[in-house]
Amino acid sequence: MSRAPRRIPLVNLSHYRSGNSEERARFVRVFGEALQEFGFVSVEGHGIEDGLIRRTYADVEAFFRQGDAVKHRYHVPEFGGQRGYTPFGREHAKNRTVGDLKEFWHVGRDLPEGHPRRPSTAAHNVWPEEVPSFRTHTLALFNALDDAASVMLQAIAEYFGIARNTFSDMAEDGTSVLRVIHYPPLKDKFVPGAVRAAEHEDINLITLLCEGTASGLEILTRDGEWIPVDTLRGQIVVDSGDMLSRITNGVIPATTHRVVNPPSLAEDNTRYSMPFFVHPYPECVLAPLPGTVTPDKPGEPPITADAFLKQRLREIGLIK
Ligand SMILES: O=C(O)CCC(=O)C(=O)O
Ligand SMILES: [Fe+2]
Repeated sequence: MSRAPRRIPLVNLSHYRSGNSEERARFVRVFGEALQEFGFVSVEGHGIEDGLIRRTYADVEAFFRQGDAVKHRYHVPEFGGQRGYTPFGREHAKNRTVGDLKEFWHVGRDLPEGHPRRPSTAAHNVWPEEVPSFRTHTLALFNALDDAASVMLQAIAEYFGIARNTFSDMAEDGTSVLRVIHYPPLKDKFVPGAVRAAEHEDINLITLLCEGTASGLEILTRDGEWIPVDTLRGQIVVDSGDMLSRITNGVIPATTHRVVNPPSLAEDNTRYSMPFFVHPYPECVLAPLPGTVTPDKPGEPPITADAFLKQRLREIGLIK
């Protein structure tokens, strides 16, 4: 029996952005097939400046180095973890009760009051005064990832042969969030039975993962085998989430992934990563694309992105 390759495909986004029609068509095919087969794909030529990623990581590290008393000042429980700081061990994967061995911070999109796509929740960004450049850098990275994501969503729509703006319109002014994660050394922090990020599927349309600062990310292939995914410098790892899977009636899967603990708990092995979760606007209806529906596979009933998100945030312990 043939086994799936142990490496996810690599594509170059500049071939889609500025290539000739042949290069664009090839990108659409390889990118779409990679998502369909693995739910994961590596992307280079994404246009996100390396220096911006470095500057953001420097600020993220400076923030997480602060003591718990400082960090907890930025935890706002009524924002349901959608903005600011979420303490160590708070989030757990769906169907698990033990929290993940991580702490994180969310930067979101703050739309002006009265904007038709503004969510009904009052959550808004908060900023750590201890790291003055955190705001500028994380917002610049948010915007750069948002632009790249929009282009990738256009390529996915082309793969399905539908209007190119179908998915990018859903994400325009959507509730996307940049999550900056700190996985501390496990010497003093280890909780038996817990892992850095327990196996899960992402909730959203697609996720763009800037390279992590250490290994540990793994995906579950269709053959039921866990394979490591390296997020190399200059590459962004893209994966598809449950919302895209729902809209494509399972054609593009939301692949299970996890972040494993380092081999030795004694070493000083910190890890940072920065996933950007691309979400639709709250009232966007998630319904299966007509071309993917068959009598045996009618698809899931339509649901708004907001209702779907709230259901999942409850399941992972971020809202009650
Ligand atoms: O830290 C990573 O590399 C992945 C994190 C992740 O899968 C998530 O936060 O959903
Ligand atoms: Fe994830």
